[in-house]
Amino acid sequence: MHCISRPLRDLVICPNQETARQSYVDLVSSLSSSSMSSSQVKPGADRKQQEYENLVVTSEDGITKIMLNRPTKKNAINTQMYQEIILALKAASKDNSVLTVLTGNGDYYCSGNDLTDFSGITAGEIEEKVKNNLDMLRVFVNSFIDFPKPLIAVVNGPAVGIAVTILGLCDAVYASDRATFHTPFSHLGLSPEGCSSYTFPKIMGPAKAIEMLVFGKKLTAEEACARGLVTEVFPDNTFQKQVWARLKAYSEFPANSIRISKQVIRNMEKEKLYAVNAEECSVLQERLLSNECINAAVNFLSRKAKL
Ligand SMILES: CCCCC/C=C/CC(=O)SCCNC(=O)CCNC(=O)[C@H](O)C(C)(C)COP(=O)(O)OP(=O)(O)OC[C@H]1O[C@@H](n2cnc3c(N)ncnc32)[C@H](O)[C@@H]1OP(=O)(O)O
Repeated sequence: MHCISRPLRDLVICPNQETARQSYVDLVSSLSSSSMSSSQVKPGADRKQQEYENLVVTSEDGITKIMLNRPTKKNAINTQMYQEIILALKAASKDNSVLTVLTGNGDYYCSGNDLTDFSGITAGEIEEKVKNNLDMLRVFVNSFIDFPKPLIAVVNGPAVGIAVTILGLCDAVYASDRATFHTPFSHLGLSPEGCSSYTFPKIMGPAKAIEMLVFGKKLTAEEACARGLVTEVFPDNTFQKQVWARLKAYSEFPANSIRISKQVIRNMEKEKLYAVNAEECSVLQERLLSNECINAAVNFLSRKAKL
């Protein structure tokens, strides 16, 4: 037999209008209290977070903030930081927060992949190291594709390489007017990653995407906003205040509705994005072993070149 809850049953069969109204109120409040326990947070109730070596992760007022924390290296992402971001996203996907924010500590948002990652290994070890790193990169990018609630980038300063491409998988990008957006892949003998070979042409059209991803044009925050990569630009001196006030207001929206709406918009593309990610990683694996890329890394390490 089909079973309906008592308030709903009363609502359906009750002849008395007053009782029906009361039953409706009971039903709504029983639903809202169960959704509160699974996906909303009481302000200030969820500050404790796991310790990471390269990240500072905090949760407050329904927002989990994942802050890249290698400011003396311009927040370059090394192997350990990739793994920590994967873990932090996994934890944030299950916590009580409504929104998750990625940002950087210091004057940079992030200078991209750590170019010293391949130093100190022998020629015999390089192929295996590259393969392992690319397996990790695929998991890293998939954790953005799979992230179930709104993921917002608060771009506090310049962003380079993978820190830029991954923005195409974020749900909103707020940038300081001091931020710049640079994907110097050809300069480094590399190729696009983070699903940017698919998301960037969709966001800005193929010609503008190629200007960034192939010819390495560095964009100002205003230019990135005009191309649709950035949602909104704020003056640097009021950036933090304005953005966090905005996010706090958004975090008060009904959590389930926000999460479900994000999923309705994003889920349709998931299979395509997994395939794009796998293809980009396979191409990048070859690129990382190329002389063009090895020479660029050697030049950076020997201080002969920076961007
Ligand atoms: C996981 C598998 C592989 C995935 C491969 C994907 C790659 C995609 C990418 O991300 S490509 C982009 C790579 N990034 C760069 O090319 C940036 C390199 N850095 C620079 O050009 C400059 O450092 C700068 C323009 C970002 C900043 O210049 P500035 O003069 O302001 O500061 P410094 O150069 O003195 O930097 C301070 C210290 O930070 C170190 N550092 C900066 N970026 C990186 C980096 N990407 N990797 C490693 N280290 C970086 C820099 O070396 C300085 O360190 P030091 O004080 O010890 O000398």
